[in-house]
Amino acid sequence: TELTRSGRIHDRLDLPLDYAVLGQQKSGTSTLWMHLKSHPDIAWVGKSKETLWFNGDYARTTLCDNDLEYYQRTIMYVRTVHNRAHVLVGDWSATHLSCLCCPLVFKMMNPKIKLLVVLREPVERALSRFMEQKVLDFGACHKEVLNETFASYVTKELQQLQRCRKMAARYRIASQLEHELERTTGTELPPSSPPSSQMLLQQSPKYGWGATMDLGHWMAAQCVAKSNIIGWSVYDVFLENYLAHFPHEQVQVLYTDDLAAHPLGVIRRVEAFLRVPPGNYTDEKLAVIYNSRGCYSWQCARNKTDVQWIGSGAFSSSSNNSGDRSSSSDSTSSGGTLQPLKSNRGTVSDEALPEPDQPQSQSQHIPQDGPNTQAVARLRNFYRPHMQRLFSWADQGLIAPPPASWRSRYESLEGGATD
Ligand SMILES: Nc1ncnc2c1ncn2[C@@H]1O[C@H](COP(=O)(O)OS(=O)(=O)O)[C@@H](OP(=O)(O)O)[C@H]1O
Repeated sequence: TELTRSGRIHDRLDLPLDYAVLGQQKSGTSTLWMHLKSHPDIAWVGKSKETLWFNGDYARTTLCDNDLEYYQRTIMYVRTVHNRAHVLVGDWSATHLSCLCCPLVFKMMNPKIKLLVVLREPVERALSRFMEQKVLDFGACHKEVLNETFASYVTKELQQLQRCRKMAARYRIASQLEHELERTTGTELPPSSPPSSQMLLQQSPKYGWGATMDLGHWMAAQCVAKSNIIGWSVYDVFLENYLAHFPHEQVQVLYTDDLAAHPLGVIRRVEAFLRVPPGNYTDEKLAVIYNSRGCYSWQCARNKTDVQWIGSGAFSSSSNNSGDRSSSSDSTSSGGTLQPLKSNRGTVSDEALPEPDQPQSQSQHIPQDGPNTQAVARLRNFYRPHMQRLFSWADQGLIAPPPASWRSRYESLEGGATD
């Protein structure tokens, strides 16, 4: 029996999940996990980093009704191994941010759950996933990108997204009502004036799956949820879904740029958010990056100075893509040997990945040519209105302020809305 931080006395091991790191995929969650798993009060469900329990990487249906008894037993097992009821147990599946039904899953599991999201510059994230899927022959999107250049893939995928969203727009509630009125009254209504983009920008997040989301918004959200490489960088849609279900105080947004520049600062923010005391991290450990390009495994370690950063900024300025990232600390794993949480969907796991600590060939290269520069410019235009919604939520105090460089890149109104 012990006194928990919330002041309740209990000796229960059958408590629900305390926190979830939702993703986004390719945003540095492996590095954050490797750092934080040394903290004595922080634990995670499953043997390795991700359970992929409610959503796999791509093109599979979500599994929001996946078996809970096994999941809860695994959490209980983690608490038993740690031998302390108050250890915080979290799920680190970077696929859950894009899982449309997952906010409800987590809310039903634990309405007080704490949610963490790591966001990376959207074009960089898309490039990173594209490059990874090119070389991982078991990757969920490998076949999709195998014979594509980045530029040809962007062209194809943006067309597909546009087509998908056009279809979805027919199903927005407003148009449904108008259609119904026209049908029943036999009169043609003047076209209603759509809300201005300024009005849309100032709106708080409101569309939540299973609650306030109408069919049209659901279909539009599926368009990006089904597009793992390009669509999963449309952060506002996924974040809105979570913010519609949870008070913003329960959602902590972090940024890869900050993790790169000030890893200890980001870790302290996570500790404060989870309400655990500060852990000990060494500068040496904090200078290690995991799961970077050519070193694809959640536990594959490289020193920061050896990482070839993918920077979309490289396409518009000089070809120096080492970035302006600086360093800073972590310690050893305290994970022990947890029982594996078996995934029933055959998604990527460390078992399927190359041996950790064995960087693979670094031969992938992104030519800084015209087509790639154009593809990056088109992607920025595509993401711009979505990024502006993030800025607006940051201005409303709902999420942490994004990096200044994102504002200068995406704040201007050039390019306009895409849907
Ligand atoms: N600290 C820090 N700063 C900047 N960037 C970082 C950092 N840590 C990881 N990374 C980059 O994030 C990419 C891996 O992300 P994830 O670990 O979330 O990938 S995964 O979703 O688990 O597959 C991977 O990107 P690419 O190198 O472009 O593949 C990592 O290099």
